[in-house]
Amino acid sequence: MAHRTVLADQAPAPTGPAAGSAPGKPHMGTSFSEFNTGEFAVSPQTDLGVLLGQVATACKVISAAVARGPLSDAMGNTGTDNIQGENQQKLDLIANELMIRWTEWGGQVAAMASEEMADIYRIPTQYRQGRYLLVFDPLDGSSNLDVNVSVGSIFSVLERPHSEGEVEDADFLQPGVMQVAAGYALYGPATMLVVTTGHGVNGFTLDEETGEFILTHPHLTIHPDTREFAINASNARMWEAPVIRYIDECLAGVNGPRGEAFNMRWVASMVAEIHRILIRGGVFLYPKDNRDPTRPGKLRLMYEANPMSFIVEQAGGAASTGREPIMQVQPQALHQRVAVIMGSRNEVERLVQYHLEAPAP
Ligand SMILES: O=P(O)(O)OC[C@H]1O[C@](O)(COP(=O)(O)O)[C@@H](O)[C@@H]1O
Ligand SMILES: [Mg+2]
Ligand SMILES: [Mg+2]
Repeated sequence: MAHRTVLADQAPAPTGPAAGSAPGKPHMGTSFSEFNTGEFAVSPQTDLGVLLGQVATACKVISAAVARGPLSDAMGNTGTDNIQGENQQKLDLIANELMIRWTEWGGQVAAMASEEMADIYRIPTQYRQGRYLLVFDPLDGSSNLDVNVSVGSIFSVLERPHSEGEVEDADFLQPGVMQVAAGYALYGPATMLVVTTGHGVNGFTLDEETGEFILTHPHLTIHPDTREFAINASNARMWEAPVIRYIDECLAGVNGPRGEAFNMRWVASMVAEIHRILIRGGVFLYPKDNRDPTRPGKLRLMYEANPMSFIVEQAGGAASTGREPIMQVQPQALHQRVAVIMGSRNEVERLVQYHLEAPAP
């Protein structure tokens, strides 16, 4: 299938539950619990509503732990590495524990996978085994914790492919189009929760007084055009030709082939970058580079790229590896990495076109 075709027809054509349909428009001020119950009142997925409510609670507790960080003994790293060989911050592990504790007992989940756990976590037998698999990045952007810059949590929900027997790693290896829900929490000046279940994207702000997430950003959509890109330019010497061409053209500004000035942002927290893009447009890149030819990118497919792609596409944007839609990638391993280009549709299409035009690497 020609990649270009998928991106060109404005209606991304995932084949799984991520296709979605559109119930009534939620209104400002609705609490997440009310929205959630309303969204799932009639659908057979009431369990999903309950699970998303538990994930929302876990994010509230993680938000409090992050905010209390310097006041508690939770700052700094543990001295241990995760399966990616990255230093684990204390709060990475605290957030991982909190996400498990607040979602394992409700009977909606059968197993979980996380950036901070090498293996899958099967729900202890004293709890009811649910129909969903929860995949998450407990703390995204954790290199920013010590410097008090926004961080977040990212989550993705899949259906368990079979109800009998033990859950295996392979049960998680479903392409992004099979997600039934995805979202992130952003722990910034305000704590926010942004969620999709295939019916568009809605943003909620935590009201610290009531402890409720309140709908403040209904039906988020990404402008198809933008003049703002986000990439870690310190990796420029290692980028592939299509990305070098694209960024050079942006940097050339009004006298360059684009004839327009571009702005750049890099927070080093994917959650903060994607949130900015949902609010004011933009394109986010963590592309493949030749630092390690065996490594297709830095970010992880299952708990960073897929959930963010679901959100971006549901908001009218696009998400690609440069060579194929991210949500069509067939996962081979829980912690596999992938090249990421996502955001305003017309810029992502341009980058895909540059990949098509470039001589094979
Ligand atoms: O430090 P770099 O190379 O700029 O990478 C920043 C990227 O790495 C991440 O921090 C990786 O996420 P984790 O913090 O969850 O490991 C992304 O949030 C961010 O986009
Ligand atoms: Mg991350
Ligand atoms: Mg993380």
